Amino acid sequence: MRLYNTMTGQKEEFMPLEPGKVTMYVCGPTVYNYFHIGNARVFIVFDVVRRYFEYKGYKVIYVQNFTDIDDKMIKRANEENITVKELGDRFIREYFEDAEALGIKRATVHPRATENIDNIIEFIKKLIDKGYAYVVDGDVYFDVSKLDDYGKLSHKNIEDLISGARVDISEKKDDPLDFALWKAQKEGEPGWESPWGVGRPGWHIECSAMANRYLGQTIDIHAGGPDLVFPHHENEIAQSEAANGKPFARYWMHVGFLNVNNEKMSKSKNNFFTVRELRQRYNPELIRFFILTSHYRSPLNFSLDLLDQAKNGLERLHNGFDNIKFFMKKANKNNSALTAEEMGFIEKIDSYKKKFIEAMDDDFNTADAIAVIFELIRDCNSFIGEGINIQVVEKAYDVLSEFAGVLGILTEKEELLDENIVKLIEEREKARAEKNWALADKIRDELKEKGIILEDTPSGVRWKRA
Ligand SMILES: Nc1ncnc2c1ncn2[C@@H]1O[C@H](COP(=O)(O)OP(=O)(O)OP(=O)(O)O)[C@@H](O)[C@H]1O
Ligand SMILES: [Zn+2]
Repeated sequence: MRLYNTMTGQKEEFMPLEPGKVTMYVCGPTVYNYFHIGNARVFIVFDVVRRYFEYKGYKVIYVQNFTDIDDKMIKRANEENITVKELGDRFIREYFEDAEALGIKRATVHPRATENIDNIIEFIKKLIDKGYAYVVDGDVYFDVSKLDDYGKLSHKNIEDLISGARVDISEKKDDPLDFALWKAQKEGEPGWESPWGVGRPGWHIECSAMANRYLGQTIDIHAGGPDLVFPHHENEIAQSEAANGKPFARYWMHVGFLNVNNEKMSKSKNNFFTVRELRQRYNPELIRFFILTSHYRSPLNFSLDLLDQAKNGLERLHNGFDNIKFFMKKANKNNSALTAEEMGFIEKIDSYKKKFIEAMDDDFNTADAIAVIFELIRDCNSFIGEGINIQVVEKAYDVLSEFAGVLGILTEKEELLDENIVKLIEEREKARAEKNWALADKIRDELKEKGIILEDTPSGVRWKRA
């Protein structure tokens, strides 16, 4: 398997620290609002990365944090007249509701910053003890000048960074590049006891401390959105490598921006669609499918029109898959030998499986993987029909189910067609064979009422859901 590593700027062969096991840390949402579809891109893409590793037989330990204390949290809680904790509790609940609808599996651990304060304080102490951090009036800052490889992830050089850095006048740091590990409490802010007085953690330190706690000093994959490369991930590397003296993450993965009119979708620009509001008009599976139809590192333009345009494709996949399920019931089960064509078709299915795996092995190319599913469905639609050997249909069904499981799509209709409906379809076909058109039509109408639409094709009857 090869994946693109932001650190080296190249696709590299994936080699986990421990054979058979993958440790992953993904920077999760700041829980002051519903998440938007730009944020969703991160959660969906790395959910697929995780599913694919699992499909390949790896044991994956997946950590996605909740940032539940920062300026935005405090501001919103004050506006709503609730505590920061209440705000966090609420939007963590909302996160899980939307994530579940999008088919995003729960992480192995979803740690909250505020539930790791002791662990964060320990981490900061270690940095101070080792001379990488200093205290000023209850704030603690990381001393970037102590590192000679700062900027290595974002490929920035220190001089450029210094000239570009802006310093907030409330900060008392020695150097513009230094960043806060601990912030002394201000009026109207929540705070926790620490050796430096009451305060709260900075943003970057929470991820270093939680990755360390749940995954160890060196992790396999660290991931997030593109805006996190600098400064967030750069600072995480500084903290973790200074504290532990070991490489922090072996691979850094970043999704491309999800844009609206070529501009980053962002809460601050007010050009965002939350998943919650999109769910009122669209099936969440369509959102997931839309995101996965492009390569995760490419910029992806979003509009409602584009989402609408993706509908047809997803529907085609559903109908194709449903037909295969239908023919599982109708296939030839008398254990007869496969015909030469049937054997050929089984080989073809295997070749599609190979192509799917090749696409996913090549830096998780879900766009190509989905194209393979379209080809497979198209071929199945024309090959699989009445009287085909059950082994062929089962093979198609199994391979498609594997693909669907990796991408987390086509899963909501997993149940096979209701027995009653299958019976009705069979009765109608019998009626047609006996030229009893009145009965055949009556059954067709009855099925329509149940939401099943029949279509008579040369290779037999097909059905789809209305
Ligand atoms: N438009 C976008 N495209 C891709 N990823 C994004 C986009 N916006 C945010 N992300 C990512 O979503 C994840 C969740 O981050 P978080 O909740 O902190 O959002 P955020 O960066 O505050 O969003 P916003 O910029 O809208 O305020 C992060 O990994 C972040 O990089
Ligand atoms: Zn982080």
